[in-house]
Amino acid sequence: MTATKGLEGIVATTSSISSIVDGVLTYRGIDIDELAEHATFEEVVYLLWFGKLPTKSELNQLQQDLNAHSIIPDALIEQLQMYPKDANSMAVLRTAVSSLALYDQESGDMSTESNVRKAIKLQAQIPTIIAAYARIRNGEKPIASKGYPSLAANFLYMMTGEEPDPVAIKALDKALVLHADHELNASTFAARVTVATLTDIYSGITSAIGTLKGPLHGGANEAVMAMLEEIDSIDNVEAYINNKLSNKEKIMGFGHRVYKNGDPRAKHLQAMSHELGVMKGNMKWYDMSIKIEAMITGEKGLKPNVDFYSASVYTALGIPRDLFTPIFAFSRTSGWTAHILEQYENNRLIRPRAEYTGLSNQHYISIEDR
Ligand SMILES: CC(=O)SCCNC(=O)CCNC(=O)[C@H](O)C(C)(C)COP(=O)(O)OP(=O)(O)OC[C@H]1O[C@@H](n2cnc3c(N)ncnc32)[C@H](O)[C@@H]1OP(=O)(O)O
Ligand SMILES: O=C([O-])CC(=O)C(=O)O
Repeated sequence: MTATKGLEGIVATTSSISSIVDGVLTYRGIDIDELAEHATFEEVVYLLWFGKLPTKSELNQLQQDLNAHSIIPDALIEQLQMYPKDANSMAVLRTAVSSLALYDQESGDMSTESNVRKAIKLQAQIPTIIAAYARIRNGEKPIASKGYPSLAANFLYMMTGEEPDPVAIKALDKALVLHADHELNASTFAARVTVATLTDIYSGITSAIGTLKGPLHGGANEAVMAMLEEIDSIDNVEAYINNKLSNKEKIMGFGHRVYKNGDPRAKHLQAMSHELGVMKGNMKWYDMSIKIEAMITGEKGLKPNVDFYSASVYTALGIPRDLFTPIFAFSRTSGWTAHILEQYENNRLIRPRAEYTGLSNQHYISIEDR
């Protein structure tokens, strides 16, 4: 038995949800470029769950269901109020989502109908949790959703309490489309491993959130913004990046396990970062990002991944840095739940082997003799 470090190149499951072939990402066979251009996030959620684009009435029904389930239990709001105001927001989300199971009477029901209902609830409630905590930690009261047909619009409203700007809604919606699913990424794999024991969907999403949090995965978008803030000026980019590279440190937002010639989502986020920068009259983060990209691509041959330009996009939308990864989770809940439903449909316990590299022929030594 020989281990493959990081399971690189190992095909661990079949799936008909999303694919990456020759650098092209598709959801249910539709190129991400087409979806980014034309689809709303709710259409993508339906597509990922049910394998086809919704008709008008199917979309309408999904939007109604999402709105009907967006409220979170009062007991959970009370919990959020008790969390430390400076808690890590992904830790908050992980804990809150785990708690949702306590208040869902059907959390242990393993029928497909119940699991689809729970997927809808999770997709509806996760943005509410993020927005509620964002307000509570600032000493503000959480605000209920306004029942817009778009999760992006409702989220912006619940976060700010203000009528969301159509440009901001469109930009966030597109970011949600771009982050929705990505084949067997680490958090989706974690979700599938978890539910393959036939545990409940809440356990699967809790595992996934904990996995997305890390800086080598979804946590990279916050790390990118932290880096941009630390560099602070385009004049400092060259020295900062050269220093990182000479210390053999990784530059967050670059590189990818699967894409070696560039992440197809990054160009959309770059264009959005540019557009929003022009609109807001602040090109600082975009210009710095472009310079960093030129250096990293020139010197290391590494291309930006989905996390790199999403940092400046979310900043231009006025979203606090520590909500970037929770927003990634808000979007990826659609993909995680689709994969969980697929796993349940054709389940087998996921239990690989390890190549043992430890000592052998050892013996127990009594504590006095150690
Ligand atoms: C949504 C997402 O999860 S997208 C990914 C988000 N993560 C990041 O942006 C973090 C930065 N990037 C990385 O750490 C990596 O590129 C990963 C984790 C995304 C993929 O990594 P892997 O396929 O495991 O590649 P690995 O980490 O082994 O790197 C291979 C080589 O490229 C280098 N490399 C990879 N990414 C970077 C980077 N961002 N900056 C500098 N060097 C890098 C490594 O140092 C290594 O060099 P070496 O062979 O000289 O030791
Ligand atoms: O696929 C991966 O390894 C990481 C990624 O880009 C994603 O989850 O969107």
